[in-house]
Amino acid sequence: MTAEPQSEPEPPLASKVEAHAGKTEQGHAAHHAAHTWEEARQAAFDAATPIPPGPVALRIALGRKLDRDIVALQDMPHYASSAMDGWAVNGSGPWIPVETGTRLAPHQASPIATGGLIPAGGKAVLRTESAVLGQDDEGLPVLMTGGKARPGEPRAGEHIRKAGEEAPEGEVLVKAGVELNPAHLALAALAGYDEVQVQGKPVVRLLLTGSEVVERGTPAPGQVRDTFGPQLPEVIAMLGGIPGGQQRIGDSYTEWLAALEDVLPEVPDAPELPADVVITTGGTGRSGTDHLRRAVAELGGRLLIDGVAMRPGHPAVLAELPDGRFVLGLPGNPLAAMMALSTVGAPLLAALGHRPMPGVQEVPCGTMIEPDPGRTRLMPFRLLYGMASPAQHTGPGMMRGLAAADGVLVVPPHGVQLGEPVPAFSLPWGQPIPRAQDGPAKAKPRSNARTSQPKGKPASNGPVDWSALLG
Ligand SMILES: Nc1nc2c(c(=O)[nH]1)N[C@H]1C(S)=C(S)[C@@H](COP(=O)(O)OP(=O)(O)OC[C@H]3O[C@@H](n4cnc5c(N)ncnc54)[C@H](O)[C@@H]3O)O[C@H]1N2
Ligand code: MOO
Repeated sequence: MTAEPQSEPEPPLASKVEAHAGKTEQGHAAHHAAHTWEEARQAAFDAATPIPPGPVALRIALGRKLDRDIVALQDMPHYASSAMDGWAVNGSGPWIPVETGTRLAPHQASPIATGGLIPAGGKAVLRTESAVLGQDDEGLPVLMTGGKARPGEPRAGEHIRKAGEEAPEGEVLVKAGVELNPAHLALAALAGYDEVQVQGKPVVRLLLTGSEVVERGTPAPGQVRDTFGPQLPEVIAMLGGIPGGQQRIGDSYTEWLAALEDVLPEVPDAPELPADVVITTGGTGRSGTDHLRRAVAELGGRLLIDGVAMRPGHPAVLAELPDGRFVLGLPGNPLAAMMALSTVGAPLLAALGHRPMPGVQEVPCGTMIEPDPGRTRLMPFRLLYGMASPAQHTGPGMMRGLAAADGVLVVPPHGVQLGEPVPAFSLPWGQPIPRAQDGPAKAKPRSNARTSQPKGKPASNGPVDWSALLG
């Protein structure tokens, strides 16, 4: 853990990074230059090769793109069954009841339940409510139609679900290329599949570090409640990854090294799936307890990104280990970590998962933002009347601003003028940012200038009252 600096630390100026393998701050010459925000996104996207298709258990196939047709492995249903509780019968009544499962000769019947296998010789099913069990002249049991039976009931084949009526063997049920929904998975199960062949998707293992981090209760001074455990697995899933379990360690180098060496993901129904990405939290600083770079170097890994000229989140690290796993080092500060995840993690997971680079679009800025030479600022914002206003409570260690945000502004180093379009991205859990032309003013032509003006809305180019956004 690093101490919180008194004032905001100065990140290095933006310039191309030289990817340097095996160099750490501890004991090695420091050569460190940050990627710009745009370069970092592109570098993370370019670093990854899409994961090839493979078989996965149905339980983890939801939302995945099918790579091989799902076909009926046998007739569906694969045997003729009863659609009603009642009697399987052969020929016309009255019938002599025989035991379930025996071959039915003409004028014999046997009890059957809905879904039950039609016995050999069974030609129709007589519903319970259409059947009367009586006795013949000799006192032997005999089955007859009666009760609610319609005339002629049962017709030949009545209430029998024929084999193959949903699909004959070999018929294509779901075509390759389809994104699997829950009903597709049920259909695959119905067809007898345990696994389906789907496009690759990255398995992401979490390594949460910091001996001051506690998982329960109100933290004591010097302790901090873990903000990553409750959100990262879900956010990873939203970004197209498969959460592969999490491990917590303290601040010792040996713990770091062991955890990065031996990371066994825990994916339900897929114990053999290796991790494609390990996301670490904390330890990206350059103090004695910040071990990420040293552990990566000792494992023979290569730093692809070592700092991004942005705020917050500038110490973000992306590395590749010799076994092909990526290590994404998020700073310990909660908001900084989420901004680093959005900048580096989202493009990396998109590329590994066959998806395009996450989009950035423009939104008109509702305030003037001063220049901050050399670094991009990522500012959670709220939308009011189609304009973005930076949220409050967005210190690197805070979550309140992000929790209330509609998206994140990507403020360029030269700042933004009031009303100027500024790049922005939406949150993995949020609504897409409305496009400027989708705004109410353009989508709905005004019929009456007075009624279309919301109460308290400022005049078009006057000062804006953003008080509604506070908090
Ligand atoms: N001398 C300098 N100190 C710091 C610098 C710097 O440039 N020079 N950069 C600051 C910035 S910016 C960041 S971001 C952090 C990066 O810190 P680390 O990645 O090394 O993380 P830690 O030191 O372990 O923790 C930082 C902070 O985050 C809290 N934390 C850690 N894990 C969690 C968690 N699971 N839930 C909530 N909060 C967590 C931790 O307690 C610390 O307060 O370094 C600055 N320092
Ligand atoms: O501001 Mo640090 O970059 O807290 O991320």
